Amino acid sequence: MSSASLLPPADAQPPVRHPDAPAPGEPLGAHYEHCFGCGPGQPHGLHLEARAGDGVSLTAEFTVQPAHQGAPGLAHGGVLATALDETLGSLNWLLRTIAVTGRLETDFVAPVPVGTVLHLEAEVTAVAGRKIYSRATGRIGGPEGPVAVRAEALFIEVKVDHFTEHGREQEIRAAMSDPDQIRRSRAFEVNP
Ligand SMILES: CCCCCCCCCCCCCCCC(=O)SCCNC(=O)CCNC(=O)[C@H](O)C(C)(C)COP(=O)(O)OP(=O)(O)OC[C@H]1O[C@@H](n2cnc3c(N)ncnc32)[C@H](O)[C@@H]1OP(=O)(O)O
Repeated sequence: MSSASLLPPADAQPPVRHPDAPAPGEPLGAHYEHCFGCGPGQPHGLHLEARAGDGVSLTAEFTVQPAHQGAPGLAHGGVLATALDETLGSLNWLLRTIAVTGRLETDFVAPVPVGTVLHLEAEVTAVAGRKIYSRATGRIGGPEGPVAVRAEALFIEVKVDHFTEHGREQEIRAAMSDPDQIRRSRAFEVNP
């Protein structure tokens, strides 16, 4: 059961898919090359690949690697929470909103062995001002397999200043001089 702060308030609205959001089935790509969740430039990262779904929903896959172990042969719970966080965060592409995780509540339902493909699906359930409510599940053994993990989250919309003010200067400078990063950031309607 989720905590009270993850229940949308009475004046919350259904989410609205942005007209320029990627079409259902289209890959979303990485939002930042060095992101631990989705970046291709992170050797031990999750390399999570998400595709747009209908409405404000998506699917994603993540293959558990030996570098992601907690117990022998089993995925670390924090890594599984990262996969859920990344999947939920990717939903904001479909809203064209920049947002960060404020709260993430995770249920670990079944152990996930190394080598497993975690099939994730996520949707935004409601939006109230800057607050975006969402939920996700991760299944094993196939997209219709048993649920191994699930999460509910609250993301908070932020301005690009959130990153430029708080991020370490060398990475911010590199990101701002990388045309690919600028292109990806524009997908969020960010003008760094
Ligand atoms: C060159 C650069 C390119 C950049 C290109 C960017 C690309 C896009 C990258 C995206 C990346 C995603 C990656 C994966 C997702 C992460 O992992 S994001 C990283 C993890 N998250 C963080 O680091 C966030 C850290 N926290 C914070 O910075 C601040 O607490 C926050 C979340 C921005 C909120 O602070 P704030 O803006 O001052 O907002 P605040 O007024 O406190 O709260 C607003 C509302 O939210 C509620 N709220 C806030 N926090 C919570 C909470 N924890 N629980 C419950 N309610 C809460 C408040 O109660 C308030 O509610 P109302 O009063 O409006 O009803």
